[in-house]
Amino acid sequence: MASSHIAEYYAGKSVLITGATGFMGKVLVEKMLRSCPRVSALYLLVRPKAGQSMQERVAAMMECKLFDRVREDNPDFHSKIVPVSSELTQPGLGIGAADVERLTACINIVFHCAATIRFDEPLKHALQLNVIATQQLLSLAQQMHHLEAFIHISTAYANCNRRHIDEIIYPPPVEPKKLIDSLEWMDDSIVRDITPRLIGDRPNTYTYTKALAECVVQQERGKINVAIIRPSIVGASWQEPFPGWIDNFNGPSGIFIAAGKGILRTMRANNDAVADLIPVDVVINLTLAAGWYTAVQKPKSALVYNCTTGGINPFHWGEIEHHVMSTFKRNPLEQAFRRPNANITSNYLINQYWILVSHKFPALLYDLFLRLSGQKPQMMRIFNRLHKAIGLLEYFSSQDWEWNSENLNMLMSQLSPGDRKTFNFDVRQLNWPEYIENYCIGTKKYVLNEDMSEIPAARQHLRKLRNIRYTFNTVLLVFIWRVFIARSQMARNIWYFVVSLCFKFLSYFRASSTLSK
Ligand SMILES: CCCCC/C=C\C/C=C\CCCCCCCC(=O)SCCNC(=O)CCNC(=O)[C@H](O)C(C)(C)COP(=O)(O)OP(=O)(O)OC[C@H]1O[C@@H](n2cnc3c(N)ncnc32)[C@H](O)[C@@H]1OP(=O)(O)O
Ligand SMILES: NC(=O)C1=CN([C@@H]2O[C@H](COP(=O)(O)OP(=O)(O)OC[C@H]3O[C@@H](n4cnc5c(N)ncnc54)[C@H](OP(=O)(O)O)[C@@H]3O)[C@@H](O)[C@H]2O)C=CC1
Repeated sequence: MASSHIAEYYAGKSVLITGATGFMGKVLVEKMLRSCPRVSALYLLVRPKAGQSMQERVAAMMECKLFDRVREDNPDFHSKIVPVSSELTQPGLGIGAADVERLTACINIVFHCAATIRFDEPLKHALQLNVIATQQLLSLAQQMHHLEAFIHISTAYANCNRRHIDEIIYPPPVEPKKLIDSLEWMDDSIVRDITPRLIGDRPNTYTYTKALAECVVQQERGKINVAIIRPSIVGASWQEPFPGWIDNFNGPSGIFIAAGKGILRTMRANNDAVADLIPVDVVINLTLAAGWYTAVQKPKSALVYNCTTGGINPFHWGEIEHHVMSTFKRNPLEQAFRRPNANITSNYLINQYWILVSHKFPALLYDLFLRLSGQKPQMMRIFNRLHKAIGLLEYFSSQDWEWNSENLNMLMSQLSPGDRKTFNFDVRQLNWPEYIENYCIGTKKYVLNEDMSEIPAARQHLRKLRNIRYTFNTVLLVFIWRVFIARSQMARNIWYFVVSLCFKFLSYFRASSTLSK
C-alpha cells in the first residue's frame, strides 16, 4: 500500500462508531479494518434486536460478504471489534457505567452514523434518536479524555427547503431545546397533529430533525473538534470493497428493484432534474479523511462537507431510468411480475392514468386470478405499499438542488497522492452508466440474494410474460371489437368489408400460386 497519512493517523487509535450495523456504518467498519489495519480498536455501540444479542448481531455482520476482502487480508480482524451495548433512545444512551468509564478513558475519535432515516417516523421518535441521542453522545464525547475529533453524519437534504446549500450550518427551524421541552409533556396524538406545522416547508420529520441535530453539534464546537458530513442520496458502492454492494431498499434501491420486477411502471419524477446519487464508498472515504483532517488540523469552526455529485459530475433521473431499464432487460430479476418497463413523468395526470392502467388494473386482475385459484390475494397490498413509498420519495426526484463543495475540494487538495487513491472521493471519475449497471446487479445479488447463473431462466420467464401479454392483448382487442360490432351498424359494415377483402386477397393468392405451378 502507498504511504498514507490517513492510515498513519488512525494507527493505534481507538474509534467509537454508532450505527455500525446500518448500511453506511458497515462500510465504515470494513474500510477502517482494510485500509487502516493498525487501528487499535473499533468500539461499536449496538443494541440487541429481533431476539439477537448485540454480540450475535456483530458476529453475523462480520460474516457478511462485505467483509470478504478484510477476511482474506487478516482472518483475525474480529479481534479489533469491541461491541458495546447501547440503546440510543435511553437515558445515558443505555450504556452501562463500566462501559462509560472504558470509553471515556480510551476513545480518540467518534463517528456518529446512527439515525432513523424513515420518512414517516413520528416526530417524537425522530427527535429522540436524531437530536437527543446526538446531544447525549456529544456530552459523552466531552468526557472523553483523549478525544481528537467527533464526526457527525448528517444529510445534504437537512436544508432541502433551500435551493442553494452552502457548507454552513443554517439557523435551525426552532431552537432544539425549546422543541424538546415542549414535546416532552405532549401526548403522541397532539404531536402528530402539530407535526405538519412544525416541519413547515420540509417534507418529513427526517430532514427536520437532521437539521436540528446539526445545530446541536454546532453548539458543542468550542469544546470538541467537530465536523459534519452531508451525503446526498447514498447508493451502492462504486469500487470498494467491490462494485455494486448494497444491502437495503432505502432511497432509489427499492424503486430500482420494483421496476426490475416489473411491478413499478410509472413514477412521478423530473427527467431533467439532477439525480444526486453518491456511492457509499465515496461517502466513507470522505468521512475518514475528514476525521483525520479535523483531528490533525483542528479547524477553528465546525467544517461542513457537502458530499454530492450534481455540481461535479451531474446525471439526471431520465438517464437513470434508461440505464436501470436497460440493465434489468439484460440481467432480469427472477420471478418478475411483468416485463420491466418503467417510465417517469413529471405530469400528475399522466402519472395517475398509468397508475390506473399499469398498476391497479393488473393488480386487480392478478388478485382475481389468485382468489379463483384458492390463494390469498396480495398484489393490491404490494401496490399500496409501493405507492406509499413513492409518495414519500417523489419530493426528492422532482426537483434540483445546488450544493457548494468548497470544503470537499479543499480536503481533496490536502491529501497525499497515496491517500487520494486509497481514500478516493473524487467523483469526477465516476462513469455513471457503468455505476448504475453495477448498482442494479448489486440489488439482484446482495439485496435479493439471486444467483447470476439463474439469468437464462429469468429471461425465459420474461419471454413467457411477453407471450401472455400478446395473447391477452389479442383477446382483448377481439372482445372490444365484437362488442363494438354488436352495437353499431357502421362497424359491422366495415368489419364485413375488411373480412371480404381478406377473403378476396386469399383466393387471389391461392389462384395465382396454382397457376404458377
Ligand atoms: C426505474 C426508474 C427509476 C427512476 C428513479 C426515479 C426516482 C428515484 C426515487 C427515489 C429517489 C429519492 C431518494 C431520496 C433520498 C433522500 C436522501 C436521504 O436522506 S436517504 C435516507 C433515505 N431514507 C429512506 O430512503 C427511507 C425511506 N423508507 C421509509 O421511510 C419506509 O421504509 C417506508 C417507505 C415509509 C415504508 O415503510 P413501511 O413501514 O410500510 O415498511 P418497512 O419500512 O417496514 O418495510 C417493509 C418491507 O418493505 C421493504 N421496503 C422498504 N422500502 C421499500 C421500497 N422503497 N420499495 C420496496 N420495498 C421496500 C422493507 O425492506 C421491508 O421488507 P421486509 O419486510 O422483507 O423486511
Ligand atoms: N442512506 C442514505 O441514503 C443516507 C443516509 N444519511 C445518514 O447516514 C447515516 C447512516 O444512514 P444509513 O446507514 O443509511 O442508515 P441505516 O438505517 O442503515 O442505519 C441506521 C443505524 O442506526 C442504528 N440505530 C437506529 N436506532 C438505534 C437505537 N435506538 N439505538 C442504537 N442504534 C440505533 C441502527 O441500528 P440497528 O441495526 O440496531 O437498527 C443502524 O445501525 C444516518 O445518519 C443518515 O441520516 C445521509 C444521507 C443519505
